[in-house]
Amino acid sequence: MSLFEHKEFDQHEQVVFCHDKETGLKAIIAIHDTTLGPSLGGTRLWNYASSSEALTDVLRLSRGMTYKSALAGLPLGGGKAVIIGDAKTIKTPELMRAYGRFVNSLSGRYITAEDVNIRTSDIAYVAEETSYVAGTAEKAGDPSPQTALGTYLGLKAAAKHKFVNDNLNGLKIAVQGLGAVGYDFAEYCAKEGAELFVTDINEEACQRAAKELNATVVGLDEIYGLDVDVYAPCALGAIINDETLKQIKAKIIAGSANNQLATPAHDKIVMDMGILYAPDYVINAGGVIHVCSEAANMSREETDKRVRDIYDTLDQIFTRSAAEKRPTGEIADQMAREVIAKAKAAR
Ligand SMILES: NC(=O)c1ccc[n+]([C@@H]2O[C@H](COP(=O)([O-])OP(=O)(O)OC[C@H]3O[C@@H](n4cnc5c(N)ncnc54)[C@H](O)[C@@H]3O)[C@@H](O)[C@H]2O)c1
Repeated sequence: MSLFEHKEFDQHEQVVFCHDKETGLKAIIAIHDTTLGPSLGGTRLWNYASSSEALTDVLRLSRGMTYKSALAGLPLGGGKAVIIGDAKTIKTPELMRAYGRFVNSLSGRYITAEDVNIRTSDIAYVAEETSYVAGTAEKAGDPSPQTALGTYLGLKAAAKHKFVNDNLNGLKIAVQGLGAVGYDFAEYCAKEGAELFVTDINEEACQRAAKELNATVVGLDEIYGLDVDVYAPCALGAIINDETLKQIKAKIIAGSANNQLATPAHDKIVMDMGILYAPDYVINAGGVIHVCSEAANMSREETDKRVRDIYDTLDQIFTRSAAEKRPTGEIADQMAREVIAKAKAAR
């Protein structure tokens, strides 16, 4: 397994392979870039088929965190960690504490938080061994409300570019996923007069949206092909793919889900179809901004401002994408690299 030649290596500053014999912990911590501040990113627990698969994932995700924090204007770099194993069997307090000791050994170059299969209760064991944790239940708490607000504001920026203005009144919006983020996002849109079409595997959430938000509930696979203005993916990743794009009629794709593009090539395919795509890591940055408020001691006012800035950042991305005729995701990545380069030059 090569590292420096790895296709996702992309100038990572540090990659740490962690092994603890007693607990069976196998983890990789990847620190992509600390130009803007200490690296921050969640820890994912996943049953990877091989350690190379885990390495590919952690490298890709940590670079993503560098770009996300840079465009969110945060004093943070990008990092991520993966623990390899089956969440049902390997997760013990001892394993999480052993992992916490590895995080601590990096002396703050990497700050961890929750991610897939790692809950605040698991992070509490990590926090027994290190102070380099964020997003704990006692401090910042649930980031979802800020993610929902940022996603709503991001959609308004997209509406400004694609339609007459940024008012959502009268727009038809298909919301996929009514969880912690999706429901609040749908509520913001409904309050502004949008007509909602919703789906979720959780029937109760659908019924609640029908009752409280006057939403029309549709089937799980029906959500893509609706004759709507906006498709808002707030559940699954890789949802912008060849199959869904055959069905999507919406002119805007703007939602909170992570890793929406099935492949990087779908960025351009979407643009060529005349659909305006709000890059996922820009529109859903409310969560990391919220977590940063804890890690970087940001005031409430500053945190709120950064979430509201998501509108302006997307506005710039859409303007530049139209002027340069380049996909929005590509523009976002470039803008993030420019933020870092500027900070490096100012050192
Ligand atoms: N919570 C945050 O602050 C945050 C921040 C950034 C990104 N995100 C991303 O936003 C998305 C939603 O996050 P969340 O915190 O609301 O998660 P959540 O688990 O609370 O909600 C996800 C919802 O999607 C539903 N769902 C699952 N499979 C579905 C399917 N096939 N079709 C329709 N609905 C389905 C679930 O039933 C659930 O209601 C995720 O992709 C997450 O990674 C969340």
